[in-house]
Order: sequence, then structure tokens, then C-alpha cells
Amino acid sequence: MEPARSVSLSSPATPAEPTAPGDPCILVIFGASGDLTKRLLVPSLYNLACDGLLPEQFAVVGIAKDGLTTEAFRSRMAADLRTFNTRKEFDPRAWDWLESRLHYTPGDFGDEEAYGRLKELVSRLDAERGTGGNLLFYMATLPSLFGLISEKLNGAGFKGFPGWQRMIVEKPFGSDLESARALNRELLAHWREDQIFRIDHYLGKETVQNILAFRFANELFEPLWNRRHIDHIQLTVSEAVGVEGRGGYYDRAGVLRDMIQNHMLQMLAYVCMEPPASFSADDIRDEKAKLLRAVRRYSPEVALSNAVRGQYGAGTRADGAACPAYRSEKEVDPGSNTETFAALRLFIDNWRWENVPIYLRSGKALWKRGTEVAVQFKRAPEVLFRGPTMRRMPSNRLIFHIQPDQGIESNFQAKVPGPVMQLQSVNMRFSYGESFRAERATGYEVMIYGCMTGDATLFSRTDLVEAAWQVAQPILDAWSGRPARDFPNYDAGSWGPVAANDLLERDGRRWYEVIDRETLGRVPLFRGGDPLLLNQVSMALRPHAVPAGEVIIREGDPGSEMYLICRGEAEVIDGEGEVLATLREGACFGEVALLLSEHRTATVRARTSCDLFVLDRADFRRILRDHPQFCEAITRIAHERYDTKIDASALAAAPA
Ligand SMILES: NC(=O)C1=CN([C@@H]2O[C@H](COP(=O)(O)OP(=O)(O)OC[C@H]3O[C@@H](n4cnc5c(N)ncnc54)[C@H](OP(=O)(O)O)[C@@H]3O)[C@@H](O)[C@H]2O)C=CC1
Ligand SMILES: O=C1O[C@H](COP(=O)(O)O)[C@@H](O)[C@H](O)[C@H]1O
Repeated sequence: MEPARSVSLSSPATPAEPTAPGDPCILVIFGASGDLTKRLLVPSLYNLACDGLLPEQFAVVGIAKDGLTTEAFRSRMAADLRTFNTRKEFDPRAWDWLESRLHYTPGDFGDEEAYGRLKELVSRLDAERGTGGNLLFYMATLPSLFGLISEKLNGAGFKGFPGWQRMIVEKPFGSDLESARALNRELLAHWREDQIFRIDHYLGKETVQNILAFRFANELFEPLWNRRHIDHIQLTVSEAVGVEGRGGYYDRAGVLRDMIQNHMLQMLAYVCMEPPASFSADDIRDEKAKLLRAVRRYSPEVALSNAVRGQYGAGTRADGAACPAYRSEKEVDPGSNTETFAALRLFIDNWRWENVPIYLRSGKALWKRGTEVAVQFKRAPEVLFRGPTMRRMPSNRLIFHIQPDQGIESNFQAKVPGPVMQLQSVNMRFSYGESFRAERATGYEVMIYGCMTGDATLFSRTDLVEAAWQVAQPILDAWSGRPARDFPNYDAGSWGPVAANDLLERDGRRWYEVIDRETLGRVPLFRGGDPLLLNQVSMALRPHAVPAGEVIIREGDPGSEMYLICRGEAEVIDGEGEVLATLREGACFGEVALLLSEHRTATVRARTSCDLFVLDRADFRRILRDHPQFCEAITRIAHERYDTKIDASALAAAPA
């Protein structure tokens, strides 16, 4: 097959050069009958085949306990590919090419005879395919078996093959600092460091890799990338799914081990590390390791005041389906103390980042799926922009959208058209989908390809893994000694526990929520709104979470904000506490006081815990003025609700 044109992140050559296929080799998958193989590995190999990135001299040998034949393995993989293929079009040529190279041998990983059979098959294929004795072992099985497999491979004489031998190791890499060190010792007893490729699939994501390109291939931001100009950084990995049948594993892990210690600290290292001497694997990994070593190690006591944990209760998922409480999930202890949400405040004690807080949060069963890195700059001097028509200027923000949308966005201030100087936040956005033609991928393609070419840039190293565990360990220790008394403390489908907001609010900051058009489209007020309106609104809204029972607005109080319910229920009550109406997801309230510039005409209280978006008076007026459709919708709602004749267009036209 013809190699396709694409670029390798770590290639020292000019990036526009076509990428050559990986080195000839035999890929041996330990755990070939398992979930990872069918869900991610075979679809990735197929994608590589479609792009011409697999060498002609190539074969795959699967091994697992399941007594499959090669023919049965091939037809199972062909059927599974129909489900897990990431590409829109199926390429039968690429699949036939790959399928003819798939082989299988059954065996228990503890059984020496199985290694004898494996060696025979590998030797035969090596001779037939001309793979030069290059062997890539993929550990797609339980981490407790990695040491055993390594030992047996050595015992069976696999080291005698003439080519290179490399090993891809799957996560989780240990369950704490001690076990990670033990696993490193076990692997290093059989392999050299440069033969071990520890996977972190977040490093395979295009937009994560793009953080390095963005920072170091552009002159624009790097001079500002330090404590003088950056106020703080937020990393969010929000998952809409719950534990999805993985309760047995997850209940022993929790989100700190499952997402933060590995994926999020790796992303953090990319965002904050110093420029590497070159784009070689070790230069990049040296800088990442230095950065992780500089992350402040808390004592367990200090960790407690810088970390928040949560566990989801029953609720409604983002797609509308009912979600059981975590403690009712299969294979989860009904009294489980495992966290499904965590938020941390970290500091990097080095010259560049002194006293810049880094906030991380991740959780399952949250209101939406979204991974973002938000870099919040310090405020510009306001001296030129003071005056009665001016509001406090928001500061610039740069956002890396990692998934599901992939892109980079920057928020800044611009003058509102008109005779007076007024400012408004606007944004510039680069979207991967609009700028590049790329097929959807699993994220594993670049890792497998990297390993085949001996490029370890996207893989973790012994020191990196241990440095990341050193950051997480005191928090794990602090939590394991103190059961969480308030679990479950957030509803499935919500924004997470309220305490996560407090973590930032006590520093005078708040989490940045990406509000996409889809979310706004669920609000009747904005349904069918033009992109300009939705964009303006999403820039202006700020999140606000309230616990059940809290009064959100009180009759008679001055009103300077209106509210949209993103999740939860609120009730309108009269002076006697009588409930007049119940407001649900998508409803708005508080608009009348803004329209009439009067005091609140009703009291609204949270019936359940609520996640709200707040729109303040100045933005509300500006949106009224710029968007007649919003003006009409809000007039209609106020009229229906309060039988009040309001001329919102007159208000919009009035001076601010
Ligand atoms: N599944 C996923 O989406 C992801 C998985 N991972 C990681 O990948 C690894 C594998 O996960 P996954 O595929 O889900 O796990 P599975 O349990 O689905 O698969 C495990 C595989 O190992 C084989 N196996 C286990 N014990 C033995 C043994 N003693 N002898 C021979 N074969 C054995 C099983 O064979 P058999 O069934 O025939 O007994 C099976 O093929 C784990 O480390 C996981 O954390 C990482 C990211 C995503
Ligand atoms: O490693 C893991 O990652 C997934 C999330 O990965 P993504 O690529 O879908 O963002 C997470 O669901 C899983 O619990 C964890 O083990």
C-alpha cells in the first residue's frame, strides 16, 4: 500500500514530509481476547493500515486463555471492527490486508508451554514476513501479570531474536507510589528503560499534543506564560458517563487514581513545563519530570484543605437516562468511600509558576462530557476604561478544548459598536475540524506507531510515573484515613459537589464552564437562536450552584441578575410560603426586575440542588439591544408569567 501523507509530532524532519510506515515487526498482544484489543487496538491497527502507516513486513499474534483458532480470532475481530471502527467509510482493502496478518495462539500466561508455542509461531512468521526479529509485546491484560509475562518471555528465549524488542505497558501503572515503584522494579528486572513504553492514552489525543505545538511553535503567548501574566490555570475532565460496568475496578481506584494522577498530571506537565532542548523523547520527558517534581507535595493535613472529593448519587444523565447512585452500581460496595469526583488546588514551586494556583477537577456522571484547559491571564490595567458606562473588565482567557470539540479559543475585550466606549468580551476560535481534514481516531494509533518507530515521546518514564504518584499520594493518604461522611454529595447529571466551587470561591475565583450551543439550545429562551446570539450569551453566562432549600432571589430585593436553570428544580413562593409554580431545567427567572428596573416581584427557592447560569444586568441589556428575537421572547415570557405589559425593546433602546 502507498503510505499516506501525515506528520509525526516528534519527527525532527520538517513536519510537511510524508510519514514513513513503522519498522517491520511482529506485534504480540497479550490479552487478545479482551476488551481493549477489540475496542481500541484492532481499530487502531486498521486506521494505521488505512493510512499506509503499517509496514509491508508486519504480523500480529494474539495470545490469551480463550481457546480460539486464528480463523475464529480473525472473524471475531472483523465483526468487532464493525462496532468499534472510528471511520465513516469502511475500507475493505485495508481490512483484508490487516486480517491476513492476524494470528492467534491460546495459552495461560503462567504456562511455559504456551510460550514455546508462541515462540514457534513468531519464528515462523518472522521468517515468512521478513520482520527482522523485531518484536513488539503489548500488555493488554492485568498489570499484575506484566512481571510474570516478562519473566516467561525471557525464560523462553525471546531475547535471542535478532531485532529490537519493545514492550507497551497498559494502565493502571500501580495503585499508589509503593506499588508503582514495585512494578517499575519488576519490569526493569527484565527490560531496559528504553524498551518499556508506558501508555497514557491522553498523550495520544491530538489536542493534547497540540499544546506543545501551540506553546513552542508560536511567539505569541510564550513570553506571557508565567506568574507575571497568568492568574491561574484550570484543567477539567468532565465525564457524562458513570462507571459503566467497571465498578469492580473503579471501586478500588477512584477518580484520583483513574484520571488525575495519570492523564491530568501529564496534561499539566505539557501546559507548564519549560521549553525542551529538542523535540526528542528524552528532552521532552526530562522537562515533564522536572515540572512534576516541582509540584508542591502536600502533607496529608494540608492536602485536605486543597482537595475536594465527591461521589454521585442517583440522578439523570445528560442524555436524559436515569443514572443509579454510584453505591448501587454493580460490583461497588454499597457503603463505598470511593470518590467519583475530585477537585484539587496545586502549586508549582518553581521560578515560572510561583504562587499561581493550578486547579484540577474530574468526575463521572457530570452534566456533560468535556475536557478543557483554561489559562486565565491577569487583568489589564483599567485606568483607561473607568467611568459610569464601564463595567469591571474581565481578563483574557485562553482555552484548549481537548474534547469533544477540539480547538483553541481566546477571549478578549473589544469595543461595542456605537458612539460611546463600552467593552464586551469576544472570542477568537480555531477549530481542528474546520482547519484540518482528519479522520476520527482512537488515540492509540499514534502510540502504536510511535512504539514501532522507537519514538518514546508520548510514553511515560519511570521517574515521571513516580513523580506523579508523589503528588497524588498525600491526598490519597489523607482521604483513606478519613471516610467521607457526606457521600453521596452530588447528583448524577449535575456539576459536581458544591464544595468544589468553594475551593475556588475562597480564592475569589470560579470554575470556567464551557457552555456550548447544544446546551444553550436546550433552553427554550434561546432555542433556534442565531449563532451570534448563542455566542454572545455563552460568553456572558456564569455558573452558580445552589443547594436544595436555598433562596435564590427574594421578593422585594433589588434585582441585578436573571437566572437559567441548567439542572434541578426551583419553586416560586409567595409571602406565606405557598408554592405558586415549579420551574424546571431550561426555565428562566429573575428577568422581570431587569426589564422593569424594579425590585424582585417573587421569591424563588431551590427545591432540589440546582445548577444555574446567571446573566447580569449589563449583559442582559446588551443582548436585548443586539437581538430583537431575544427581546421578543423575553417580553412574551414576562407577559405570560406576570400578565405585565413590558416593552423590552424600549428598554433595549434606552441609554445604559
Ligand atoms: N478496555 C478498555 O477500554 C481499556 C483497558 N485498559 C487497560 O488494558 C488492560 C486490559 O484491559 P481489558 O482488555 O479491558 O481487560 P479484559 O479483562 O477484557 O481482558 C483481559 C485479557 O487478558 C487475558 N488474560 C487474563 N489472565 C490471563 C491468563 N492468566 N492467561 C492468559 N490470558 C489471560 C484475558 O483472556 P481470557 O478472557 O481469554 O481469559 C483477556 O484476553 C488493563 O490493564 C486495562 O486497565 C486501558 C484503557 C482502556
Ligand atoms: O483512562 C480512563 O479514561 C477514560 C476517559 O477517557 P476519554 O478518552 O474518553 O476521555 C475514563 O472513562 C476511564 O474511567 C479511565 O480509566
